[in-house]
Amino acid sequence: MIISELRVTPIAFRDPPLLNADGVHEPHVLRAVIELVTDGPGGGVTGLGECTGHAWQLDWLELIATRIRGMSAYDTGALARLVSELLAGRADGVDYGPDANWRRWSGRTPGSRGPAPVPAPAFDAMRVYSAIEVACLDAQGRRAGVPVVDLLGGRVRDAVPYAGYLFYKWAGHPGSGDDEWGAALDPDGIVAQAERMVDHYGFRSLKLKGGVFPPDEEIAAVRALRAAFPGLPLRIDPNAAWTLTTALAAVRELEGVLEYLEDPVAGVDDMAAVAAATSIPLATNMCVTSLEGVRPALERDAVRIVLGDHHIWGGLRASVALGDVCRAVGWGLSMHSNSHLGISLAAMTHAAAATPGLGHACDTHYPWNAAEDVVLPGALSFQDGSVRVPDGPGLGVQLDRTVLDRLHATYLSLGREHRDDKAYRRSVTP
Ligand SMILES: O=C([O-])C(=O)C[C@H](O)[C@@H](O)C(=O)[O-]
Ligand SMILES: [Mg+2]
Repeated sequence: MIISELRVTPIAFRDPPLLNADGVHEPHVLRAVIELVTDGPGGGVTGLGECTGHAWQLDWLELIATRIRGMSAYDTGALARLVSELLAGRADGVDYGPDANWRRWSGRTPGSRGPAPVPAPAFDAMRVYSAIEVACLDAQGRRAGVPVVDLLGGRVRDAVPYAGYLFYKWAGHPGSGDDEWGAALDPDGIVAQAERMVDHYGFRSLKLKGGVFPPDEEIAAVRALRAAFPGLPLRIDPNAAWTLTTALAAVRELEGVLEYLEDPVAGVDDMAAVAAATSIPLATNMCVTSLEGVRPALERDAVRIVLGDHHIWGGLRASVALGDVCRAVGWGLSMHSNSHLGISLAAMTHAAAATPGLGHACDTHYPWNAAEDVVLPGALSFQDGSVRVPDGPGLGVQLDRTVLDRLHATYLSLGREHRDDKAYRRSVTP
């Protein structure tokens, strides 16, 4: 399986005005679809991947695309080394060429998107490598005729439980009328949203994205959820928007109500101070985001649960390995998500199905974005809040090229390069 091409297609798909501690989701999510084309005896196969469509990530992927031809799609170790060397700026004679990439995609003039990418830290390398690793594993699975979960050690579960991901939201994007979900700006609105999520998808856990309103209002929403769904595990995630004082007051109110509290405050020291003051387990996708972060958090007893995410932790194999790390240090494991489509949902599901220690329902933004999926319908569906591991070889999903082309055209029409929830919020409420 010799790699002949790495195709990166930036796309943009519709997103409702979901509020968070930064601001509000813009009308479109920027993302990218990766196609790893391979040659081999009897014909090649193409593996799929999906990642964020931030300009910096596209630039790096395009750079790697120029270096990856002729390598083996089985040799993910060599591909990982190539990515880290290129991102660390150690490769000689590299033409970073971001303007060239942007011109090709958009017809824009050079210099319109700022300076060339600077050498990136290991954290970025993990993100870039992850998209390639998923595509390699998809190609390997397609070639061998086995699902990706089998390449990750085999399944420990046939279906992966996901949590209903609740957001405060406006009724619609300004100037566009109300969307199908309507407004959720108070406890009643959040409960109504949860009812709809549970009715449609059967979720058996719920997570509220907090950090939007004064904490008392968000605690009232959690209490309203508790009353409306007495048997369902609940979480709230203010994305470290609370001060230590606020968080210490909040945990007194939330004691006995939550499955876990996600990132109430920023940094290991403040997380440790909150953890010491409550019996509510603290979870994080902000204070432990790589293996280097495990030791400091462990030494301070700052967290009890880590939310992995293959897009951030360096791929599917690294995600399964994170389960072993968590078991070794006595932490629980859950899964983080960001706005995504079906290629990512399939990848998340294969990884979760192969990870024994994953003891909490995974996050997913999929219900918010499923209407414009780039994969053909049929392979992915929710039953009782869980997604069955797709049966087909590889990730088990097929690209819908018509939708891909349409979403790529949308991307080009926007002229946007980054996600900026804060600027969008300020453009509406200065
Ligand atoms: O668990 C988390 O921190 C997230 O899901 C981060 C996301 O960016 C979320 O805040 C969002 O979509 O606004
Ligand atoms: Mg979080």
